[in-house]
Amino acid sequence: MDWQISEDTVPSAPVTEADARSMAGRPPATGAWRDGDPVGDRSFAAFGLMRTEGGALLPGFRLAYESWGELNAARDNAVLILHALTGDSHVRGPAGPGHPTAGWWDALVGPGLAIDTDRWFVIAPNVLGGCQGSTGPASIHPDGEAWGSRFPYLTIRDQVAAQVRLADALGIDRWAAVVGGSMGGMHALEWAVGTPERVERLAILSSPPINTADQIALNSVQLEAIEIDPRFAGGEYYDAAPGEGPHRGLALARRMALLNYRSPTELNQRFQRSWQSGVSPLGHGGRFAVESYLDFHGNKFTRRFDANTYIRLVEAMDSHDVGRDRGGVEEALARVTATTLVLGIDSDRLFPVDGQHRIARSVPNTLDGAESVVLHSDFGHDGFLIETAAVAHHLGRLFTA
Ligand SMILES: CC(=O)SCCNC(=O)CCNC(=O)[C@H](O)C(C)(C)COP(=O)(O)OP(=O)(O)OC[C@H]1O[C@@H](n2cnc3c(N)ncnc32)[C@H](O)[C@@H]1OP(=O)(O)O
Ligand SMILES: N[C@@H](CCO)C(=O)O
Repeated sequence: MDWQISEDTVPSAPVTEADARSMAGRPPATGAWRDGDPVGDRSFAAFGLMRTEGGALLPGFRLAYESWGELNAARDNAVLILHALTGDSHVRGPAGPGHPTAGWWDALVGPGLAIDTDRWFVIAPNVLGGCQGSTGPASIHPDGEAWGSRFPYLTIRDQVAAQVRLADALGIDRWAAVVGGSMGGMHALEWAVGTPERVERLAILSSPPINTADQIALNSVQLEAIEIDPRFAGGEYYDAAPGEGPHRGLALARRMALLNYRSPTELNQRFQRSWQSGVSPLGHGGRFAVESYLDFHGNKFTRRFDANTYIRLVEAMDSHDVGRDRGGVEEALARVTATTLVLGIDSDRLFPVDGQHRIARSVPNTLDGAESVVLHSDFGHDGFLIETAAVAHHLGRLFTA
């Protein structure tokens, strides 16, 4: 086997008083999980050389992952859950040391839940290029400095290739199910198209078969927001003092992104034209409440994410075209043999349901024929994270199929 969970991949020192984060009481230059931070519920698997689709060489990499339940003797109850752009391996469990956020699918994965960990052995890796334990731009290059902007361009297929090595290392030849939302759905689709024999069931939630020109355009302005922040410094900001990383650019990118994660209906109903803290924004120095909300989420994001990582992951999403070098989207989707759930949200303005219908039309064995399930929700794209009862219902159908 070409991997080991070795001492040099398991951080040994707990976070201390001297940690920059607590010392300054301000966010450090990057919101990445770093060696020396509490490990939390993560495990790590380390791998040797990887050549990317673009021809770059990674001398080695590691994937952080979490797991729940037990792999059975037949090794046929393993379920792979793949996170969205800014998610991580922490599908379930509280926020706490090592985990900046609570489990993003706490309501769906666990004993007796839709993905029942009394029955299934669930694995959730942080993506290659990520910043929550897997190797990415904030990781240390063999020369002892952060990779920074030197970290190679990755495609969705590169990231799946890394996950395939994890599956091989864990001795999982075939997943009982591969489940992904948003960017995770891109990975899940690549698994099912690239290695159909390894995927028995497939769930694609709020995810498209290709990233369209519209989606690339929306992404491009976010990347520009980061890159024009003077503190981005061409991606070499890891030595900056706490609080002096490219937080402003990253927060602005997050604010832009959030607009596509939510719907006009939700924002209009929730915030209306109300003023934050009762101070008028009509020439009196106040802000509309919705501006404060976006500001809050932008700033919060910088405490758990890394700017270079954001760029590499968005680029990977832009690479997504399941039909590339495979005769086109429809021909590629026809390769899928898994029993498949395709689900979208009617108010999703990031990945509109057209994309999910296109998947459903060409995947041979879907639960609902040539149409995607379309959930009604005012929460837009984030509905796949928020509408847990409805998503649980449909995942339940897949897991009993
Ligand atoms: C697979 C993955 O995607 S994992 C990543 C999960 N996604 C994210 O983290 C994206 C960012 N988060 C979100 O979009 C949401 O928190 C979701 C989707 C996870 C859940 O949505 P909701 O529960 O509706 O959270 P919502 O968007 O309302 O945000 C609530 C926060 O906004 C704050 N807030 C609400 N109104 C305002 C306002 N006017 N001014 C400032 N802050 C505000 C609340 O105080 C609350 O703060 P908290 O996070 O410290 O509790
Ligand atoms: N809220 C999700 C949206 C992207 O799917 C995230 O931040 O990852």
